[in-house]
Amino acid sequence: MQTAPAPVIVAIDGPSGTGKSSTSKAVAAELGLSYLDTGAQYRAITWWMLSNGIDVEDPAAVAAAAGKPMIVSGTDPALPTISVDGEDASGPIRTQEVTAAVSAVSAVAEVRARITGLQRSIAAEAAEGGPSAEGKGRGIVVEGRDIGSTVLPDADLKIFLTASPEARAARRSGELRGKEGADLAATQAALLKRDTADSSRKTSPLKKADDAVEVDTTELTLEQVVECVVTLVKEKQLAE
Ligand SMILES: Nc1ncnc2c1ncn2[C@@H]1O[C@H](COP(=O)(O)OP(=O)(O)OP(=O)(O)O)[C@@H](O)[C@H]1O
Ligand SMILES: Nc1ccn([C@H]2C[C@H](O)[C@@H](COP(=O)(O)O)O2)c(=O)n1
Repeated sequence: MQTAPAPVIVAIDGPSGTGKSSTSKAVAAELGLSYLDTGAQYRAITWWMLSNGIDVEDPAAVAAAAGKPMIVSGTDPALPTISVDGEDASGPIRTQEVTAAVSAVSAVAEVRARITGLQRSIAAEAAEGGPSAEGKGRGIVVEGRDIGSTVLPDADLKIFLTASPEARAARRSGELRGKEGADLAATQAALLKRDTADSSRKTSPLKKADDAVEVDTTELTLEQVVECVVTLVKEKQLAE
């Protein structure tokens, strides 16, 4: 009789626009795993700060408010959700205003401690088949900037996605076409600025874990990246 593979925890990190969300969702859907977008959680707390008149450039004010909003993430890769104090935040967290403020908010140690705790409990539930685990105990794909290096250092598989700034800007501009922020040069400058802020902060910066597998997606289609990651997960499961 065939036994079900042991739950697997996959960490996918990398700079903006390298394909973390698209890849993670597709891998989780194909393997029947849960999916967690940790960037959405940092965006959600940033949106709450902006909506509640907190000065996001004042780390002490952000730190004092970090424990207040209740953030809930739905982990079904077919329909990931994010709410703040019971309100659907999936639209507002993608505005330019939130994108411009999220690096400052996510650099505050109290914010990171709060969100990291949330991420660890969601990952543990997904691996144990707890009540909120849509992946029914098979495991989870968690994507972000510091998942392999800090949040889940014991993840079964760590992937670090990269791509050239030009490829990343072209992907983002294609997404934003006709909307505010669609200019290619401006898009590239904005994402490099965010990468610099995210990799240079003191607490838990954007970083490749020593034991992560680096995948340069510049010349790869999304389907090729997904196939590569799915193969790596299956190899891990077979080796267990
Ligand atoms: N290998 C690829 N080839 C071409 N386009 C891609 C590839 N991977 C992702 N994309 C596209 O690039 C855009 C950005 O992808 P995605 O949102 O998954 O990146 P991300 O790393 O999660 O970004 P961020 O960190 O800013 O949230 C999307 O429009 C997506 O469809
Ligand atoms: N693990 C994470 C995930 C995200 N962030 C911060 C830094 C990003 O600029 C921002 C938004 O993430 P995105 O939606 O672009 O993936 O959130 C982080 O610090 N740590």
